[in-house]
Amino acid sequence: MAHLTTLPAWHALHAHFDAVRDRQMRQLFEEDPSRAERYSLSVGGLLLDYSKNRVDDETLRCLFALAAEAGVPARIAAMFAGERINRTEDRAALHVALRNRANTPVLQGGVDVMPAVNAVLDRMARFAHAVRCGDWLGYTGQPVTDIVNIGIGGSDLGPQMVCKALAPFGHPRLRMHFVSNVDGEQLRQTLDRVHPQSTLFVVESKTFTTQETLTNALTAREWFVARSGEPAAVARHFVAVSTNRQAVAAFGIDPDHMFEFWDWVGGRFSLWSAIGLPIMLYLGEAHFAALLEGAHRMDEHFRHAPLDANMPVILAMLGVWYINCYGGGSHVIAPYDQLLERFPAFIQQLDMESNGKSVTADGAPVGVETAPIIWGETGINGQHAFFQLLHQGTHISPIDLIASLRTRSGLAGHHDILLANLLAQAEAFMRGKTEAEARMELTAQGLDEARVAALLPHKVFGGNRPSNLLLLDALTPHNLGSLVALYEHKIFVQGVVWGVNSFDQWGVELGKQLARGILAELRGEAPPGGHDSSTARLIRLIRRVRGGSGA
Ligand SMILES: O=P(O)(O)OC[C@H]1O[C@](O)(CO)[C@@H](O)[C@@H]1O
Repeated sequence: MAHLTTLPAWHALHAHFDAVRDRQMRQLFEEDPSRAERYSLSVGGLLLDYSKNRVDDETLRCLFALAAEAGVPARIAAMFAGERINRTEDRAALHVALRNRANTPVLQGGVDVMPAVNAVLDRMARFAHAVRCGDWLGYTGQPVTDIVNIGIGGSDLGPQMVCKALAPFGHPRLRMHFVSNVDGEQLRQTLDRVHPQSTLFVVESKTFTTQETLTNALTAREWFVARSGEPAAVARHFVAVSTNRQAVAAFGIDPDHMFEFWDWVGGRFSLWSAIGLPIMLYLGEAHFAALLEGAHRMDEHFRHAPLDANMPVILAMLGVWYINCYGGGSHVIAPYDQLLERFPAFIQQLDMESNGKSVTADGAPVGVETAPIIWGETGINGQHAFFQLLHQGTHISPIDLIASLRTRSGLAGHHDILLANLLAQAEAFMRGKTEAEARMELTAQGLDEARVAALLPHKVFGGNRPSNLLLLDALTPHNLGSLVALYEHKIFVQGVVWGVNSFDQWGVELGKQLARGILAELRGEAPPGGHDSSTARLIRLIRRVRGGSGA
């Protein structure tokens, strides 16, 4: 594939950018009364309004031409066809097969994966049903009341985000807990809240080699055996989700109590697989199926819609516009929905672990900016914390404002306030406040001219700050499935444009490798060596304070 910067569409885009970079969105809205209608799109229960971006028809034409020249349609087809597009790991990226509700064959090495996908879904459903209806009993004959998920990264963030988002659909007897941090504080606090006789531990790890997860799982098992006095009961209280059957058996969980998935499912794309077991336990089979169906709805749209009417492609190319033309290296995720509290953290891993790369899939320097820094918080809390920077700071940071049109809280008055704030922020980001408008306001307050002049620079809002509005009919399993798939595909498209492999994550390895050596040194099992003077000094300090015991 030709390097991005050699493509004619790349040059056309930058030539266009030079001509329009200072265009004001206010003016674009004034010039075109149909702008909001033309720059909006619905897929199932999701509406995207992208009219408050610094783009016009020509910008979009240039962006879609770039997507076409970068080979986006062919790469979409390759992903759905199960080609080994994750080249550095020599694997397919087939999370779309996990929610292929049409059940059409998806081939891997000549074998259709769908029978295996469906078989695992069936096993998950049988197990979830037994736990939910109280047939699955603990060692004293009690039904499960607490489920503790032990996993990290993709084996934590997806299930946790979905369980929190869809809590109104959760089983009333089940309390969900998520332990990811190897800091013993999180596990200790969780174990303090649960009882061994009615707790089910779900140990989730694609590789089953992740130090944090295995450490937490071992400690949980020790706690369980010490409290219950029933080592044999581990089988009824611990299940595993992994691709690594041998490691699960070596850990001491019966492979009969393991739910499997496959190396062609990336960790951050895995909530649709058996990694979604906590979701199915909490929400039940039908809601889990609706989640998959919502994702499948977005998959079908992504696969078949033309580039210029394709929601993930539109979001991706708007991102490329800001990152590669305006140099905006940050992107905010702001859900106006308490239930989506963990959504920014989930998208952070999805995006930054996928596209935080500086070489192309061929190993050549990528030469352009890639993944933005993803950050965020529930929108309404963000307003009272960091929105100051978004409105008047020196960075340009596009923001996705996400909300549901209907609430389940039963407090409609609260929801009105939430939505009013959402719309107000989007309008404020776009319009800003001119000097003339600010002057008029200050004068109307009866301030003298000296005070007006002193305050004026602080009261002006430059505006012209981009936002996307994503509105869900309601936060249902189906719509959440569509929303997550939307971001997965957006990120994939950006990866294709930049020429990076969105499905590997070699950048996490160096720290893990060094930590193994340092751990042995901290515990006094190996002499400190080969470090820079700062690291060596700190190892000595920690050993001195803790007596070199690791205690
Ligand atoms: O599911 P596993 O194998 O324990 O990995 C957990 C997470 O760790 C990572 O490999 C990063 O270290 C993520 O990609 C992954 O989601």
